Amino acid sequence: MSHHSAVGIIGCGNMGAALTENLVKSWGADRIFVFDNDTQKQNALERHFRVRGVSGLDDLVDSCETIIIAVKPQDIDTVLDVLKGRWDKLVVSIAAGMTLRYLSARIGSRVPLVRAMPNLNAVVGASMTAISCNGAVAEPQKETAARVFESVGSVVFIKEELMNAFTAVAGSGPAFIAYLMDDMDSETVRDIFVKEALAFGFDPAAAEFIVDKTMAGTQKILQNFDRDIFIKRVCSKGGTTEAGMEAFVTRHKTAEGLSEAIRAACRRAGELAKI
Ligand SMILES: NC(=O)C1=CN([C@@H]2O[C@H](COP(=O)(O)OP(=O)(O)OC[C@H]3O[C@@H](n4cnc5c(N)ncnc54)[C@H](OP(=O)(O)O)[C@@H]3O)[C@@H](O)[C@H]2O)C=CC1
Ligand SMILES: O=C(O)[C@@H]1CCC=N1
Repeated sequence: MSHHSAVGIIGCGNMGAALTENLVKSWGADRIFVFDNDTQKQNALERHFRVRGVSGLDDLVDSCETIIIAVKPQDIDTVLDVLKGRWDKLVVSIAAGMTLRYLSARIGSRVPLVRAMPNLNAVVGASMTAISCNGAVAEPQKETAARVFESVGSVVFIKEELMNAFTAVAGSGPAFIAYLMDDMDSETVRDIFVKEALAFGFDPAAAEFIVDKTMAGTQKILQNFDRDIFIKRVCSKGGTTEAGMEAFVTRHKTAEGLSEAIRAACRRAGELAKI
């Protein structure tokens, strides 16, 4: 029997599946519950990783102490409705752009709420994840959130105002790194990412840590993963990475193109907050 509390993952798409695939190793399959509207995606995770499937959102919420929302920002409201007033739970949203303020307003400010941004390198235990919490999150719950994401890689706590920037650099960043891998040397790529992270307001130590972990994780996953499929999976439909990748269409694989990709991804995160 695992000593971990039960974690429920809502949404078994690119990121929900990536989290499940590696979290299962340290957390224990019997403590992970999954739900997706698309039963095929949910069933695939149940089959491959022996995690527990449930038949609806209410079932998942009742079965778990910690609930990770891994649906697209555009789909989040239905999920938030089920979590309204559930101050007995720890709610973790990984949706790009969705602010603690918005989420708290929908589910109630007393509900312990974490905004987190992992990346797809979680599949190989090499995610770089940032975490921000609302005022209702108690110290042990912060530790739980950190342990969940430490199970799939590295974790930093950041101020929420840096979350959209983090999303561009570390959430979408793996797609940009993969896209440029064969055409730009990695020192140049690193320098541009660090420069943009500093411009967003990260201090130098944090900027370098986040960029180095993101680059190392992407290099690790690409050893055994098709590059184009990987890029596609980082690109959530209508999300920050898609917006960033568009920059390369006009600016091509240049330093200027990468800077603009990172900035466009950050801008898109800001737009998603208003959907
Ligand atoms: N992809 C990535 O690298 C990263 C993504 N994220 C964030 O993770 C979230 C998910 O992104 P991603 O995995 O790419 O998206 P996907 O579309 O691949 O996965 C989301 C899944 O959630 C399902 N879904 C939609 N509504 C519900 C609902 N009410 N209940 C249960 N399941 C539902 C979707 O089904 P259907 O397709 O039928 O709508 C889909 O299977 C986004 O908010 C994104 O910002 C964060 C970090 C990195
Ligand atoms: O493209 C997106 O919107 C998500 C968030 C970060 C990576 N993928």
